Amino acid sequence: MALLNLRHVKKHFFTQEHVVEAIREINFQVEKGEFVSIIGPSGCGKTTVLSMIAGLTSPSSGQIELSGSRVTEPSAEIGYMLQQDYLFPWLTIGKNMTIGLDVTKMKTVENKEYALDLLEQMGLLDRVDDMPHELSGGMRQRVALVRTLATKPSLLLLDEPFSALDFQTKLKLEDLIHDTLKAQKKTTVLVTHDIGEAIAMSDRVVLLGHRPSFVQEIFTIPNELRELKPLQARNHPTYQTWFQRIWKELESLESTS
Ligand SMILES: Nc1ncnc2c1ncn2[C@@H]1O[C@H](COP(=O)(O)OP(=O)(O)OP(=O)(O)O)[C@@H](O)[C@H]1O
Repeated sequence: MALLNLRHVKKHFFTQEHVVEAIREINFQVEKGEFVSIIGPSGCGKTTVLSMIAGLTSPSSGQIELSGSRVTEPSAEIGYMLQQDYLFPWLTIGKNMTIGLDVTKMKTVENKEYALDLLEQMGLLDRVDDMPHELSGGMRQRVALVRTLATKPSLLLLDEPFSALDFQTKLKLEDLIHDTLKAQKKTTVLVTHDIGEAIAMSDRVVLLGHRPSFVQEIFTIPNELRELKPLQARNHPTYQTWFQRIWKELESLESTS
């Protein structure tokens, strides 16, 4: 059984004047341990899909299931990380990283040690007593990831987590996060505008059509790229072929919108 299952998911937004049909119908599954990216034209509904998976907003119809149970509200089972780090400026890195453990009443000695281990993996153990403003954007995103993983969610949702960073920091972070998530066999869904990032980090890439969106195509990334770190994958000859293929598909969607 797939860990995550989206079946006949539709979404309308009701504003005071009109109804916006955001998602016509979406069906896809994510297997345990898989890394799946969602890409598509601007405004096609990528964030809406992620918010529904997170239980922050409900589908108008259809079902989203995690481990066979219907997702109806946010839970510690699902970690959600955004473009902005949302670290609390008045709390130290150590306090920020365990805030999820506090809120979910999971702050055991073992879980605190696990969070510290993660912080060490992110190369930031010596910054545990620093305040967020003392860290760079890339460091802050690493802390945000530690905070998200600290509650040991079975599913990790990433919404453009690297898009506010400079290109070099983004590439380094892609490698670090890819390695961390692979080592933990963490099931992940990433929303990104960056086709290259999707190819370099994912097992599969879901391409959504323009609003009201639907699954246009699902690409399975070949093993020769999946076995590599994202930066190495970006330099592999096969990468360019896949980039062109997905780019053309996205271009054809943009031209019909
Ligand atoms: N709360 C809301 N009320 C009304 N319309 C909404 C609401 N949230 C999203 N929409 C509309 O639904 C569509 C999908 O929005 P969404 O943010 O999910 O797209 P996206 O693919 O993530 O966009 P982008 O690529 O620009 O980040 C857009 O047309 C948006 O205007």
